[in-house]
Amino acid sequence: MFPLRLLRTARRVLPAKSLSTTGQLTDLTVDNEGIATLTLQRAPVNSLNVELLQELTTVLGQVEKDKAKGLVLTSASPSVFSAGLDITEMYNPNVERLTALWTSLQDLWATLYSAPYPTAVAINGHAPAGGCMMALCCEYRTMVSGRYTIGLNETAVGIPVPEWLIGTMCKVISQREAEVALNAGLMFTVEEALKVGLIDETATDKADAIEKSKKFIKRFDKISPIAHSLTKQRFRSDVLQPFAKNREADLNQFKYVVLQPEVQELLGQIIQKLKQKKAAK
Ligand SMILES: CCCCCCCCCCCC/C=C/CC(=O)SCCNC(=O)CCNC(=O)[C@H](O)C(C)(C)COP(=O)(O)OP(=O)(O)OC[C@H]1O[C@@H](n2cnc3c(N)ncnc32)[C@H](O)[C@@H]1OP(=O)(O)O
Repeated sequence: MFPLRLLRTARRVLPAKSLSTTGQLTDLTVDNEGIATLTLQRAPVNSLNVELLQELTTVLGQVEKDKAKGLVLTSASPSVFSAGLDITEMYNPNVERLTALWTSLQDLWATLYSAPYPTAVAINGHAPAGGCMMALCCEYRTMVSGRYTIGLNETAVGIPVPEWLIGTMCKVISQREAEVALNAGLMFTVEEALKVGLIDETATDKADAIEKSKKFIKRFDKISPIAHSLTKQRFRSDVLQPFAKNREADLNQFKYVVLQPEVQELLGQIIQKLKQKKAAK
């Protein structure tokens, strides 16, 4: 059984910045209403390596411990929310590091998806794969309008989508839309994402996205933290509980898939394409 994570006492309203911490790869600030903003800042594209994944999970633990009113997740990049898992961590990998990568991703997903406080994301740029995964974990998604894309393109990089991530997606958009998109690794434009319900609203810029995210968090001002956190976890328990039982098998499948020669070849081609794209800029 997935352990329930309840906020047992009222959330505190802390003075501005009292919880603020700046890690190497993230920045956490808290406003004077007690809402935490966690900013990804691993340049250039917030790709998720072991260190960023672990730092994110640690900071989320801090947000919970300090009883912030809620969390807004965003990025310091002007055009990318997160490029997903760091592809260089999966290409010709050291197996110990690959294990750490996947277990750290599992920890982050489980911590964010079951967070006992309200969560919202201000998606201020592209959000492929692991970037979309983090957004899907939040309770409310606002995305800045522009020529950005969001979606789970794992199959396009040779990785089958695990059940817990399919389940996370199917809680947000219809199973039909999810199946069509995930089987083919399709990415959505901002307008398409809004139409299928992958995002809840659009924003003119990052400041607007953060403001809309905070407005969502404030909806819970008069809701008991225990009522909120228990109801949220009941909605999500059918995804969280099987995940908790199958973590080891999920890890072994991931390593097996990533180490297949054809997946390695595909990852090598993607790294090459990204390099060529940069050179052509
Ligand atoms: C049976 C069950 C099996 C279990 C296993 C299942 C596993 C499922 C996984 C589910 C969990 C979630 C995890 C998913 C896996 C992934 O996340 S894979 C990563 C997929 N990501 C992508 O495909 C994105 C690739 N990047 C881009 O498309 C673009 O970079 C961008 C649109 C994000 C941004 O474009 P732009 O702003 O033009 O920047 P670029 O010039 O392209 O890049 C700048 C710079 O960053 C490097 N980079 C980009 N993306 C990544 C990345 N993901 N990892 C590492 N590095 C990246 C790029 O190479 C450039 O580097 P240099 O400046 O040239 O050094």
